Amino acid sequence: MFDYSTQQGLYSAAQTRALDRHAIEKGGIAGGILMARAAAAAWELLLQRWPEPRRIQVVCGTGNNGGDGYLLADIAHKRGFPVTVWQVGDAGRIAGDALRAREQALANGVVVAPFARDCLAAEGVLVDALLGTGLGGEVRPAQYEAIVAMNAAGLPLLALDIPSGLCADSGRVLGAAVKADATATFIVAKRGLYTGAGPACCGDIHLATIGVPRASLAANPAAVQRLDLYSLLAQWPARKPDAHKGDCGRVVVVGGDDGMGGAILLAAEAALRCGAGLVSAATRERHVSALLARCPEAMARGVRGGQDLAPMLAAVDAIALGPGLGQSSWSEQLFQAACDQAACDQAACEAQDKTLVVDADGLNLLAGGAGGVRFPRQDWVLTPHPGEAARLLGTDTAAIQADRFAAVQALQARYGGVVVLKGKGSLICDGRHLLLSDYGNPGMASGGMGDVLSGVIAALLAQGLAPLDAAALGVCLHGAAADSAAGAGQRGLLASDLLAPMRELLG
Ligand SMILES: NC(=O)C1=CN([C@@H]2O[C@H](COP(=O)(O)OP(=O)(O)OC[C@H]3O[C@@H](n4cnc5c(N)ncnc54)[C@H](OP(=O)(O)O)[C@@H]3O)[C@@H](O)[C@H]2O)[C@@H](O)CC1
Ligand SMILES: [K+]
Repeated sequence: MFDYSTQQGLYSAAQTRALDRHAIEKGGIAGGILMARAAAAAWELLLQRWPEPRRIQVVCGTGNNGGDGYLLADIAHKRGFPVTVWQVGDAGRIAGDALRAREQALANGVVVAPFARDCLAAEGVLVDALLGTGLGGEVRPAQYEAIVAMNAAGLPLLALDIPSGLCADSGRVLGAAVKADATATFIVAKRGLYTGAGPACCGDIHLATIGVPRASLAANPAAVQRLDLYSLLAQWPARKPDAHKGDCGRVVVVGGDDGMGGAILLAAEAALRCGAGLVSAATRERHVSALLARCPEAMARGVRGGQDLAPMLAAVDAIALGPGLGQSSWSEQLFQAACDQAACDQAACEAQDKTLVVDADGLNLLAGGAGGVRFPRQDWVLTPHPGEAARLLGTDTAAIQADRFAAVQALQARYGGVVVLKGKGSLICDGRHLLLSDYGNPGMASGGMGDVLSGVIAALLAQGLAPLDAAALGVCLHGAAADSAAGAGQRGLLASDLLAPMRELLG
């Protein structure tokens, strides 16, 4: 198994509060000092990004996020920039460090005025210090109005800690959220910044750790890890010099019903390009010649049903089940035969005997109860997108996207194995680890991307990686290859464009 403890930790709001408390109570750093450091770090980022702002407008709430804003305004004012603080909410509610920050700014001559409709001037840089990790529930009308106004101002926008209105835990928009160009997040990265609506709201994310003691971090370990492709690759030993194809694993890709021959081809080619020793495709007879013409390194066989498939699965390491599989009776037979053939028990799975990667119509058949396949089981990697995840959990896509972390955990608890919830900020869960990959881009919204991912994960499984590692590395590799290929443009990016960069990344 890879060691995930070195990956960047992502924190919930409650964990962040616990960390703050630890730093203040045990680390001896006063809350006001942390706030001053947060403001200084954000100011530095603002100047790096927008070196000559003609004006700075800071929209402050009544909590400590607002306190960060007051101190940033104070710094900007001292440096001679024209600054206005727009106060949202009743200033009488401001207390503690935030109140001291406000008093300091006022004493130094910062202009502070109540936020009002149309108050924002159309120049300079806007700083969002309205709501941070203390946001609870849907935003109230006054804050909603301020968020809408900030987004409508058309100004460069820097969010402090988290774009206001974004849920730090889930990445869900709580009614309305600021759409920032950049976010300066403090102490630790919050998990909601990297999945769901988070990336679209945050712009570029900059983490300022503001000197929180290591002991505070050690005492509050993160429950989610953000994956770094290169550190995973560094943990995967190089091939031995005398490797032969039998050492590199056998993959069978199963699918390609009528009209979907391309899906099975893409999965087979991806498995070959990611290093599987031998790849076979079990598909409709009519797709065989086209598949072999495009990819002669694959073996392809026409199968009429489960009885033809079973012998092909006898001596394989990984089965990618689902690319273009369809939902016909032929599809159901193949689905059942593959599920029956894979080793079902925990011990065999740990010995990496045979693992299934179930995607697309494989997941739809599973959700529909096809073949009476029983679960939970440990020998599969399920790779649903939010729509498939909704079918698997008997809910709708909006409910999945509202809390992707909860959704991936619920899927894993119900179905077992490893679950990959695809989408912006893909999540990977095996019941013990919760991992996030934020590689990838909107160019991936095109047909065939999922088929390629199935082939990639199957190839990594066949080469001996544990299911969690194969899923984690596969998802990162797939997204990073898409980022590399999108250098030529996101629109028109094809799934097959990922094959060459994936191979280069694998080295
Ligand atoms: N602690 C530290 O050491 C450090 C903390 N730091 C900073 O503090 C931030 C956390 O501060 P926090 O905990 O004060 O919460 P915060 O995000 O300002 O929100 C509270 C405000 O929101 C309001 N509000 C709540 N729900 C609402 C809703 N649904 N709709 C509308 N309003 C709602 C709530 O109003 P109330 O309900 O009280 O009327 C209250 O006014 C953190 O993100 C970071 O920026 C840094 O300086 C580093 C050191
Ligand atoms: K904010």
